[in-house]
Amino acid sequence: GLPDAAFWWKERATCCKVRARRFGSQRQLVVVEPSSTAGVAVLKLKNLPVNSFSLEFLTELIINLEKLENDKTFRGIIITSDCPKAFSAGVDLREICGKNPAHYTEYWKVLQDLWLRLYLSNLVLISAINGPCAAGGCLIPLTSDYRILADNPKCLIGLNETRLGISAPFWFKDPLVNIIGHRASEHALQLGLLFPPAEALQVGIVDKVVPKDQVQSTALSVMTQWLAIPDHARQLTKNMIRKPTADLLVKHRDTDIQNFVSFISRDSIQKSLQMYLAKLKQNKD
Ligand SMILES: CCCCCCCCC/C=C/C(=O)SCCNC(=O)CCNC(=O)[C@H](O)C(C)(C)COP(=O)(O)OP(=O)(O)OC[C@H]1O[C@@H](n2cnc3c(N)ncnc32)[C@H](O)[C@@H]1OP(=O)(O)O
Repeated sequence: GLPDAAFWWKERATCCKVRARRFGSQRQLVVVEPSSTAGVAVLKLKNLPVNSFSLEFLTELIINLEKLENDKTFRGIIITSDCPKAFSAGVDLREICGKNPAHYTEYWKVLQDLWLRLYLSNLVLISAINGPCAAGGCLIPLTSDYRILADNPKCLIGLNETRLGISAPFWFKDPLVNIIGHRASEHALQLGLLFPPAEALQVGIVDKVVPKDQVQSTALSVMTQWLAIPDHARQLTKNMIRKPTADLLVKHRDTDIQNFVSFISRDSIQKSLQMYLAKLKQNKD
């Protein structure tokens, strides 16, 4: 049979602690605070300037999520950004450009870990999306139970991978399909659409759009509704709905890593990524 989620978490948590010691960073990339509501933690992403997923940031994020998962005082987490420029710019392109296969392998494994931890979390996860959220950055909202987006034209959200000349992995695609449906996903994924707030709400990639200064308070009031349901019933139900999707990754992790490493190592892919990164650097306002 398949190893269960608890096994993966335990094994990977150990790897993460070893990795965290290796980075030994003084910077705190993830800040966790209790909220005004009992049982609810606020997790702030703080990898300046845009919360791109560096290996170090992913590692810190996983460790913090694991701590919260095991801390009986918490039943829910609101995930938000502490970077003025973005909720998350997704995969840090410097981690997947110009590195070696061993690095790509490690990176992809850690990204899978984050996905599994979020997607199968027993806690209620609410994304308070207070900035742009691109590609891999959507991993957090798409694995959350509820998504609130700030009503600001800069707050674009979507899986724009194809615009970089790459393709979103199946475990980004599956939650999107589960949330917005097959036809809308075909459209969104192939065209690499980044939705502004009104369209994001219409297509269903977010559940609520509110003024930026109300994102946090709305997240707390939605959380209160979710916490009114007994945990055991909600957890059983969440697991029942999500397990088939999660099992696809658990079962095909190694093949997925191999596919990623060989894909990302291609010269043509490396060239497109470098061009995209160069364009980002030029587009400064
Ligand atoms: C088989 C399986 C197949 C699998 C095949 C492979 C699958 C991979 C899946 C995942 C893919 C991804 O997530 S790919 C990543 C996709 N991400 C994006 O497209 C978002 C790109 N970023 C943006 O659009 C913008 O930066 C945005 C977030 C809106 C903020 O705009 P602003 O104008 O406020 O700020 P900027 O000046 O652009 O950004 C600030 C600095 O951060 C840098 N920066 C921004 N995004 C970055 C990023 N993702 N990685 C690195 N660096 C980034 C900029 O270059 C700037 O650097 P300096 O100039 O030095 O200051």
